[in-house]
Amino acid sequence: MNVQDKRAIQQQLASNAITPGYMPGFGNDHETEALPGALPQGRNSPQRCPYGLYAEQLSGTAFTVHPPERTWCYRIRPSVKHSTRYRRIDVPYWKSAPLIDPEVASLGQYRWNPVEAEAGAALTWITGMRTMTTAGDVHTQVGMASHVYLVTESMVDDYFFSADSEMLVVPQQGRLRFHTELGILDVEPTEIAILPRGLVYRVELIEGPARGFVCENYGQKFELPGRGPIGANCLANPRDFKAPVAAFEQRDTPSTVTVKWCGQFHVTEIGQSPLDVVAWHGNYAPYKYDLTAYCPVGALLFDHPDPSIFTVLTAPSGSPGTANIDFVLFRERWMVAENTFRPPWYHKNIMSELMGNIYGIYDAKPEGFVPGGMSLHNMMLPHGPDKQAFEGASRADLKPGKLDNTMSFMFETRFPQQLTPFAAKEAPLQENYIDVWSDLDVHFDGTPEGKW
Ligand SMILES: O=C(O)Cc1cc(O)ccc1O
Ligand SMILES: [Fe+2]
Repeated sequence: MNVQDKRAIQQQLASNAITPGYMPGFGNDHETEALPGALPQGRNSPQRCPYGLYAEQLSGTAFTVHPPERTWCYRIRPSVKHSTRYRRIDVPYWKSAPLIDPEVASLGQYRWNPVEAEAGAALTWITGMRTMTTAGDVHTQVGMASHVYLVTESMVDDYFFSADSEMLVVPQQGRLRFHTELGILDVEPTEIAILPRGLVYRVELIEGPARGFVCENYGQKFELPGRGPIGANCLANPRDFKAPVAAFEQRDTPSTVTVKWCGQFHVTEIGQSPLDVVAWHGNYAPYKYDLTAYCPVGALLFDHPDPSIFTVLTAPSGSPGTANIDFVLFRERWMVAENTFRPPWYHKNIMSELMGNIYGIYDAKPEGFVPGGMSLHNMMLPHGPDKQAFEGASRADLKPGKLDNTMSFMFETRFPQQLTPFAAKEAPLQENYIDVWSDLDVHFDGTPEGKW
């Protein structure tokens, strides 16, 4: 080993002040090592791995799926050494499907003000998770849950993984650092993070309090949508997705790992940090993406296309074209359509639409759908612009105009979304939300022009 390599090792072992590094590309086969030469070359399982590391495969798809998604980890101890017997624990606000509470009506148009942490509450990524809706069935790996997270405290010597789900994280306030087995991801508002099923991590609060939204995907992984006639570019481009470089913790302190498994939570005590992967290669990894890199494509002459045109990521359901979840982004863009009602039209949708506001004003709801707030328009329930949006857009001078300072999103699923008791009874529900449509005027007066 040369002097430079030795120095690199010492630096890695000593470094606590971390600047995360990233590798570009969606779904790429990455390879990365935190210590030089830690990654075996030419084979996955040499008789003895460099540095005396253990080789371990993390499979994110069945072995026989094509193309398979898996990552080879080279770690100080194998994961199995990280687990003693599991003990069930209660995490009362983190719910899973199926959850149908007879006292909760999920049929309805719903809107919430931002969920806030109680003053002085100490909330971690686990205890601060507030489930709003669940859909499908976690046991059969279909459907999803939507959550708001409220984080006021870092996880210290506590780690977590979800065997149930891939987690799509959409920050709205504050900054979080995800220390994962495969490296470190820093995320803040306008960015998203995706944490694959089975990956161990802890969440550190960098700037708080932190709030955001999570889509917990029980089904097949998120992928980039086919762009069809749009061609090879625009929407979310693969190179803008970033996976972390390897980074490991060597810390022999009593720690816990909490596991979400079939909707239940279990904890196990261990004597060290489980984030001890020194090198890895593969295509099953966490990643982040900056939503401001999203290149919207839209109507250049007239009419308002379906919002599928704004899909960032889609999680297939097995029925082609009908997603388990579409993650859809409504961001800044120019509106140029002529003789067109430019905001979303009135509609009923077989898919269920859960929306959240990251910042700014959403064109269909100029008031009431505020940053940090959410709305739910469930399967086949009519909705559309409120009175102010309808009247304004019906009379607007249709010069090209920019929708500026706006970023909202939608978790759209083929499954009806059931409200949790928290969403129905504790979260700041806007009781009179449906009144936004109640005084829409009748413009019909029997004449072709109508009455305005
Ligand atoms: O309901 C919503 O605001 C989301 C939405 C936006 C749009 O442009 C078209 C359809 C749709 O459901
Ligand atoms: Fe809609």
